[in-house]
Amino acid sequence: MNKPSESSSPPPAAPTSPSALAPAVRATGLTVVRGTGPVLHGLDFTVPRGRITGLLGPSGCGKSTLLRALVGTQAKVTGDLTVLGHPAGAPPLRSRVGYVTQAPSVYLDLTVRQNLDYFAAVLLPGRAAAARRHEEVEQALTSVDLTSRADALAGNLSGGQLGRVSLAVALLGTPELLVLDEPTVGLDPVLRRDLWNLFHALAADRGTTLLVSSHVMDEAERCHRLLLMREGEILADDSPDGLRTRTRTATVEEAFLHLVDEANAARSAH
Ligand SMILES: Nc1ncnc2c1ncn2[C@@H]1O[C@H](COP(=O)(O)OP(=O)(O)OP(=O)(O)O)[C@@H](O)[C@H]1O
Repeated sequence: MNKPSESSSPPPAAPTSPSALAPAVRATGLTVVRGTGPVLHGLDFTVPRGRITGLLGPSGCGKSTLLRALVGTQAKVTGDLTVLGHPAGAPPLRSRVGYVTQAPSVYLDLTVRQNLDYFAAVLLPGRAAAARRHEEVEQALTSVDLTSRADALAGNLSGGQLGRVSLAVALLGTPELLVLDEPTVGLDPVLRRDLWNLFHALAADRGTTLLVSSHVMDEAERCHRLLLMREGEILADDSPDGLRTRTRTATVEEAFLHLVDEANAARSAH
C-alpha cells in the first residue's frame, strides 16, 4: 500500500480536526426490519468527519444491515439517517460515498484496469472527463498497490487482491465517505496492516471519513472512534482510550465483554 511504514496506532486529533465539523453521519432512532422482525432497534449515533470509525460486534449483530441502510440499499428503514447532509441513499450522495461489500464486486473476465475503467466510465461519463478518469484509475491502482497487476485478469487474482480491486473501485471519484464491510477478512497480517495504513493515509491526507466494520476486536485499536454493537443495539460510541478508561480494562475486547455483562445485568434486573 502507499504508506506501509506508518505506525498502526491512530494519530492524535489535530487542533483543527475535521471531527469538529458536523458529523458525516447522524442516525436518530434508526430501526430496520428484516424478515420477521427488527434487526436494528432505534439506534442513535454519529460518525465524525475525516476520522476512522470502527463498527465492531459479533457476527449477526447487524453491522452489514447498518451499512446497507447508510448507503441506501436496505429496505424497511425507519428513523432519521442523514449522510453528508442528505437523507441516506439520496441521488447527490452517489458519487460522494464509496461502498465495499463483503463479497468483491468485480468482473472476473476483465483485467484489473478494465474493471476500473468500466466503473470510472459509469461514475464520470463523457469524453470531456477522459483525462480525469485516467487520473482516478491510476491513483486508485497506486493506493491499493495493484499497479503491477493492472493487466492481470481479475479471475486470476487471490482473494486478498480481489478485495483490493473492489476497494480501488470504491476509491474512484475520491469519495468523501468510504463505507467498508469487513475489508480485512481473510487477509494475512501484513496485508491487514498495509490496508489499515492506507485507511489512515486516506483520512489524514484527503480528509476521507471511513466507517469500517469488523468482528475482530484487535482492529478496534486502529480506529479513532468505535461503535460497539450487539444484537442490533449500540453498546458504546467512544474512542478506544475512552472505552478502556471508562470500563477500567486493558483492551477494547475486555471493554466489550464488560459492557456485555453490564447490559445483561441491567436486562435481568428489569
Ligand atoms: N435477507 C435477510 N432476511 C432476514 N433476515 C436477515 C437477512 N439478512 C440478514 N438477516 C438477519 O439480520 C441480522 C443482522 O445481519 P447482518 O448481516 O447485518 O449482521 P452482521 O453483523 O453484518 O454479521 P456478519 O458479521 O456475520 O456479516 C441477523 O440476525 C441476520 O440473521
